[in-house]
Amino acid sequence: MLHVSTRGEAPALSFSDALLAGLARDGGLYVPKAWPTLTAGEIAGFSGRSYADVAERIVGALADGDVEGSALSAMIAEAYATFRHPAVCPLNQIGDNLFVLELFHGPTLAFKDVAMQLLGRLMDHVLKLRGERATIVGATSGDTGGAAIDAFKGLERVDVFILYPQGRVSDVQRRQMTTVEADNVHAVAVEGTFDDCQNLVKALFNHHAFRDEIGLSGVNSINWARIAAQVVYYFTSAVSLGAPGRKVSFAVPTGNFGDVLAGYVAKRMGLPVERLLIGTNSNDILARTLATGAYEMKGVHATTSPSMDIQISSNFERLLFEVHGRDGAAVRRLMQSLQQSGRFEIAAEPLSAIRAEFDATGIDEAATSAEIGRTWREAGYLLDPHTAVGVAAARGGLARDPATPMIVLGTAHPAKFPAAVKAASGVTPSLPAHLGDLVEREERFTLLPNDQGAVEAFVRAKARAVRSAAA
Ligand SMILES: Cc1ncc(COP(=O)(O)O)c(C=O)c1O
Ligand SMILES: N[C@@H](CCOP(=O)(O)O)C(=O)O
Repeated sequence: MLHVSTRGEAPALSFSDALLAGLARDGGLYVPKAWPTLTAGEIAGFSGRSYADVAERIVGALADGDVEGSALSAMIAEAYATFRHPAVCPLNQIGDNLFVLELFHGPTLAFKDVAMQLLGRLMDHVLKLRGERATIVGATSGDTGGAAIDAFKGLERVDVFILYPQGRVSDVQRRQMTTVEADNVHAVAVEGTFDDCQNLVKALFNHHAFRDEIGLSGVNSINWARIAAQVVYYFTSAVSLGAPGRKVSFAVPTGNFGDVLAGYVAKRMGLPVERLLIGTNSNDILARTLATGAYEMKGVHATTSPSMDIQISSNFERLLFEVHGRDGAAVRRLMQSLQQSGRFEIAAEPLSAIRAEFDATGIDEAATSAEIGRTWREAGYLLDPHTAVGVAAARGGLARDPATPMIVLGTAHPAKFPAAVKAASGVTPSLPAHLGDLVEREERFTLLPNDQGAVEAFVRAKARAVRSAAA
């Protein structure tokens, strides 16, 4: 199956080509030309199957034969063997019809591991088959960077550069990026916000000469394969609560809109989902957009859920493409307006199509902290601040529809954010044993200005150094 760009002006690509391309050459994001669908019988058949089995079916349907079946099975088995829980992504009940889907049992304690452990293996596999190398440049507000570094460290065919906003990630998140000893990994602190880092990455992709020279690839959720891998846990969790015979709703702490978009994709593939709830922190651009129809940037605030301190919510573009009837020209107009004036307006029809599937709630800092305290007192369950945003949004959804089970995506382990968790609950969460000595490990990083030329010069120099050392 081919993949098309949301801006309609880039060549259509296979799954493997889209995997290596990252961002489309017209600045858009790749999506499959058509959504594969599963029958209710097939979905029911997932009951009692392992996470890896379901992943084989879902990722297999999305890759549509482009990755050889036995190789895909082996990569999936290896990727999910790195998780510390036998269920990979277990469900935990914390209230009446209220569940947390724990996505943080992977190596770096964040939901990013679920996709990234597979992405690393997929990219390595495709590059080996083609005899090619790639240079990955990614942006992180805290979790993507650590997960990517863990998944790609030591791979011979890939150099990885992760841009993070200096001083705006938690200590644990920073150390997970800066203490890994591998020559192909480079942690880069940027003097700016996450949006600046993400803009730099997109600018590098849009500089075609540079992109081709270094074989640029991406690991952010602009890369379609990231979303494809995240669709799986919507199926496993819904089926464990009775789908397809029973509908469920999902509440998703949201920043770059990748995780909640994966829920939308699951629904398009046939999973009976009632509502998708977007929970934002005080960087509430998506909640304002759903309320007013105007996507309007107002400046980013630092919060206790730093991974969601985002204003340019990249994957929203994929949803805009769908609700505009897959009209690339319409998406281009909206994105041009965003670039020129920091805002765009969604017309009545596409807006009502969005509202037909999604609700959105902004949860401020006080409510986030109150939710951590409440869930600890009432359920004896410790939430990280991002998941707490999701739980607080979920309670609103349950008040409107108490009969439908609500699954909150638990996106990070509380020990990644000990200060906020302790302040809210009085409990200091501890890191799992494999990260017990994280604070003693030596840090290595490079500080760069928020400047495309400086980043390109650094990447060019380091990527070449690694290549010539490997040659
Ligand atoms: C812990 C955590 N929760 C939620 C999010 C938001 O996810 P998304 O950017 O896919 O909306 C992120 C960052 O992506 C995160 O790291
Ligand atoms: N919250 C993310 C930001 C990047 O999002 P991505 O899903 O597009 O990689 C992070 O923690 O880095």
